Amino acid sequence: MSSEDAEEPLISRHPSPLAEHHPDDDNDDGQATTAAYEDGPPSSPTLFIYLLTLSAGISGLLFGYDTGVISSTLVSLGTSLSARELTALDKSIITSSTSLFALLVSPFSSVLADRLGRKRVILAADVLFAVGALAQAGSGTVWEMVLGRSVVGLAVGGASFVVPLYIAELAPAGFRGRLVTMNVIFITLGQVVAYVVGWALGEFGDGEGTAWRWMVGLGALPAVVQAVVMVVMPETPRWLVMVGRVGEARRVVEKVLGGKGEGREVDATIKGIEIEVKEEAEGRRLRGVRRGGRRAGWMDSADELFGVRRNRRALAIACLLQGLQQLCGFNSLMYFSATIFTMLGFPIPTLTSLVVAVTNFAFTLAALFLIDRVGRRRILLWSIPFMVVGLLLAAYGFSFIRLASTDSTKDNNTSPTQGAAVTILVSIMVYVAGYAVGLGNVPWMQSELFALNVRSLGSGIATATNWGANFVIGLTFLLLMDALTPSWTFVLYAVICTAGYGLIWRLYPETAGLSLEEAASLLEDSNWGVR
Ligand SMILES: O[C@H]1[C@H](O)[C@@H](O)[C@H](O)[C@@H](O)[C@H]1O
Repeated sequence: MSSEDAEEPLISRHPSPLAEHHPDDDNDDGQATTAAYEDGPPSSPTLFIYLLTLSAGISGLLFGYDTGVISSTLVSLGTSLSARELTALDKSIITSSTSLFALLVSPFSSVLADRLGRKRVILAADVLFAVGALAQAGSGTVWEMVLGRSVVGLAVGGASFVVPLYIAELAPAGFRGRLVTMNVIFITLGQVVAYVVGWALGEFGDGEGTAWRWMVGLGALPAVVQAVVMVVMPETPRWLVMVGRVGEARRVVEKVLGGKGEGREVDATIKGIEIEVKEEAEGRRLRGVRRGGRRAGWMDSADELFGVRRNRRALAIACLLQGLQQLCGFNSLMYFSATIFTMLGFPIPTLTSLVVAVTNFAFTLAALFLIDRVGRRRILLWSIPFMVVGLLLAAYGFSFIRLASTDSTKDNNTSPTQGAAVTILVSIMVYVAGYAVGLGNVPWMQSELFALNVRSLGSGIATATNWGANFVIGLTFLLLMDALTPSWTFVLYAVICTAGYGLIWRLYPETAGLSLEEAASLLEDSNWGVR
């Protein structure tokens, strides 16, 4: 869900200071600064912006639906696939194939978005979402299911990169942060919808073992709706300027400004975009000249990312946050909560597991209001302790229960006590709430850490870290539950959260309320700007 410019202001009502900006004002990396866009009071987004966000947000909804639906699907599959019970490894591969393919496609997303435009990539993702959903619905073997999940992974990987880019390139500067958080809200809402559908179809479905086909197949529906809406939506002005279609870019800017855009304001905005696009090209050319006339490629970006101290630090922080967002174990619950609550003996596990998705959604909404006020660093340092407490309490609860194997082919007699099961449920809610207000959101604000000339590569690597860690968690959770016991698995996640807390405390400076330049210069400090 990151993007090279996810925080890059392009449609601003106050772009004029950049009109005076000259490439020579750039720092020695040829890097243009964009703080000038941050000035001025934020104006309210127009209806058009809301509509754009909504239409693009359906991708978030799909992302959430496809990652959330696996929880109920796994407990409904029975012997439908390959005519046998699923092993823990089958379930792990079915689940994690989506993140693996999202990881594989992520390096290509930015290239495709620049070549084809943001809109076409979103449309292509819709086609893949629909094809993947139908392929899953029609699957008869474990490997056919894995194939369908992998196709959906390609869609999730592409959409999660391009949609925030699309939103950011159309959003007024003062609202960018909130609109990027909106995308996470759509994701978590999609997960709630998936859980509700999973529960409803499991409970009231035809009972002939086909409910899961509807669960996964329904993912095709929003994809079709979005494709239809996107056809009439515009490209972003920034991409249009990049490919020389300035006239069209003007018309989009006029629409974004809601008809209020006087010619002068539209002119200034287009001029600002043109200057920025030119500066980027100039920066690339200069870096090429410095390197003996070669055109600067991603290797040069890599040189700058790893060679310049503050860029290296930005990357370290972005990867730390993204890695921690996944390695803290949250998605183990998102993917396997119905499996866990089945083992705990809850009568309707898909209904019980709804608390995970609903708590996540509700506290993500709270984060929307809190993040800019409290600050990124502070919200993380306040929320992670709740996660640790929740995990340790859950581990304690699990220690009273002799749990069955997560492997459906083995003997599955559990002996849960009601008190322990309720303790686990409550502690999971505390953990999920802590996750949603902090780690679930803050890592996606990654692009504000990076200087413009390394933002694309830096955000790409951080996003790949997210998918890589997500894959590891999806693949290993059930196997760890069996190998280590549930208690020790949850203790392991608590240890990871604690270590992450220490690293954030030591390395992640507060960037809320700072301009991009001030945030970047903090990272030059020998204390990483945290003191
Ligand atoms: O920010 C999102 C959100 O927290 C989702 O609930 C989670 O499933 C994703 O992995 C994460 O990236």
